[in-house]
Amino acid sequence: MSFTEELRRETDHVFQAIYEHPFVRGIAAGKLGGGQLIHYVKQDYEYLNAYMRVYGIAISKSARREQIAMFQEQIAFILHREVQPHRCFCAAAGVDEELLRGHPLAPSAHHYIRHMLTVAHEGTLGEIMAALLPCPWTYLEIGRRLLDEVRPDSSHPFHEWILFYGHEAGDATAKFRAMLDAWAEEAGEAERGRMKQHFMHSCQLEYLFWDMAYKLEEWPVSPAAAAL
Ligand SMILES: Cc1ncc(CN)c(N)n1
Repeated sequence: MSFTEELRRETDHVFQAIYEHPFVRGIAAGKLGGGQLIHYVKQDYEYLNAYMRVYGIAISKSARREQIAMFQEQIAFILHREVQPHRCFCAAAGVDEELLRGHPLAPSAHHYIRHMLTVAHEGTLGEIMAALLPCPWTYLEIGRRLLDEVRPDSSHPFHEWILFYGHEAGDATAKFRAMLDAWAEEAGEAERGRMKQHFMHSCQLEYLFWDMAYKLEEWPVSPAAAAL
């Protein structure tokens, strides 16, 4: 069994919980509140900005050109392609996407971003890959399973979102997995242990991110209270 197969097997319960999360069920049913969609897009815009910064740090730790090229391609993918799923949610919520940029992070988005940045600054390239992999992998599985379960046509409000992740997250997942498996072959026991920890932590944070959007999570004490 490869290292990433092992990771996938040990986090199966988290992948399953994500698929059963009410936000993902809402995508399947085509029923989510406008506020939930807007909260998701506001937070995800900032999340993806941070994700690209982590790629930048990964590039600074890359010894080989193929690694640099892979990270650079993934940055281009986020900038030019991954705007589509946000547009799909914004269309369903009836809001202009540009109004959803530059908002403060909610606690769970903050937690997830800090986790990735800490690993990026302190870890090896293998550890960074392990912390990043649940992002494309969990969405690929959500997309593929929804394609199968819902078989959405163009009348489904989240048809484009499902198609996008069902098809387009496959490439990044396959490349990340190949790179991580190769890295794990060379890594020692202690580093493999840290890689596993980071992967599991990111899977849990993927769940929390959905939960944050579904529950419209905010900081417990409103920042506006300080101004009163
Ligand atoms: C939080 C989160 N995780 C994953 C993805 C898919 N790239 C995303 N857009 N946002």
